Amino acid sequence: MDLLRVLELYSGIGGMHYALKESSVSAEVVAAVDVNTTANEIYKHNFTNTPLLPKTIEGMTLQDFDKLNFDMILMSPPCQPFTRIGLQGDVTDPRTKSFLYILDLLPRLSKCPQFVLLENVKGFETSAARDALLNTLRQCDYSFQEFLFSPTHLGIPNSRLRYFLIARRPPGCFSFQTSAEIMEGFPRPVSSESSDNPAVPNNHPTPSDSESKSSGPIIFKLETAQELERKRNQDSQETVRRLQEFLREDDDMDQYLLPPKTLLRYALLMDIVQPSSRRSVCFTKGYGHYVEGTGSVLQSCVDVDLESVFKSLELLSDEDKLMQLLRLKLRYFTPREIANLMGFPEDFTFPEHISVKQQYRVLGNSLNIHVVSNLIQLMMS
Ligand SMILES: C[S@@+](CC[C@H](N)C(=O)[O-])C[C@H]1O[C@@H](n2cnc3c(N)ncnc32)[C@H](O)[C@@H]1O
Repeated sequence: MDLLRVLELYSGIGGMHYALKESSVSAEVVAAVDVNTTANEIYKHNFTNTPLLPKTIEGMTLQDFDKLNFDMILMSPPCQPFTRIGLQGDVTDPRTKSFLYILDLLPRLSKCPQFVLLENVKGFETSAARDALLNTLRQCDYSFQEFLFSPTHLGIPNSRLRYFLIARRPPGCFSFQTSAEIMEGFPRPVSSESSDNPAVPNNHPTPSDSESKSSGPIIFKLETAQELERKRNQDSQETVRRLQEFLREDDDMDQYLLPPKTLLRYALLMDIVQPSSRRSVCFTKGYGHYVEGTGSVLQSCVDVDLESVFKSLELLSDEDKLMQLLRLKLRYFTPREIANLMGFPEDFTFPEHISVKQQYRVLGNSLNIHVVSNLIQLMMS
């Protein structure tokens, strides 16, 4: 059988390529396109034989695309125009330009690819860019399904709620009943459907991905009873694996310990987890640099009770505060540990000169490989 020809747009460090490999679909990436020099270096280091085009997507002509003669597009366009914390420039944001360019090209290709998979942030589903995407797909005769999905749905102790769309056009059709609703679980195959609701309830109970603060009296560490209860609930979900399965200590672990200045300034705002926890918050590109909202930190000294450290911390002098906090031995997750949580295989490595900060940055921009691999299989089954 001929290999399926895949075009990987916004390829970054190759999350889509790894997902394709994991899906076991007989395919080859005929071109990967990205403008980021660091990401491209890492991509090339791991996929030496894949043609990598270090250019902007809008710098490629219709003829360039036609020559690649691809059957599938895998893409994760820049998400800043759609994030809740961003300005939500949507289609007016210059970073959406290349995506709109792809939508303009798609109907004009001499051969429309049979499959399209897109990943973006939660928030994309309410954007004008998404409306433009659906219009183009309809115009080109695609069937499609949208999803909001987090690795926690697959039993992975990391929240990374993302929007996904899978699309396919004839010949062939999806093996499940599509729905106009955004699915939050995997659909069941058409043959085993027994109700009007095509989406299968998640195999794994889903710890909430909402990290939003709730109101109410603070119990400790600026957290309310409701927030503490939510975290305890997440930790009791036995179908979700424990973080310790993903931890991998480096030779030089001291570099990951949180420095005193950071501890004193941000201790109350950090999301702290233990190796036995079954949860962690989404790791973003600012991890290891900014503390608030960029990812969880790990309490490596587990004999110390977290609550006892935080209970009356505010009443202490800075010196005593620091003494208390240091007992927890709080550290950042290493890039390898984050890569493990995101499903990168053992053979994925960084070139030696790529700094830890750069590693966090590119990983924060990437995606969960197991989630995408499952969606590729679903799209093609
Ligand atoms: C969300 S990240 C995708 C990450 C990728 N899926 C991965 O696994 O690393 C978006 C990527 O798009 C690239 N990018 C942004 N605008 C681009 C453009 N106009 N042309 C080509 N690449 C672009 C960025 O450099 C970045 O690597």
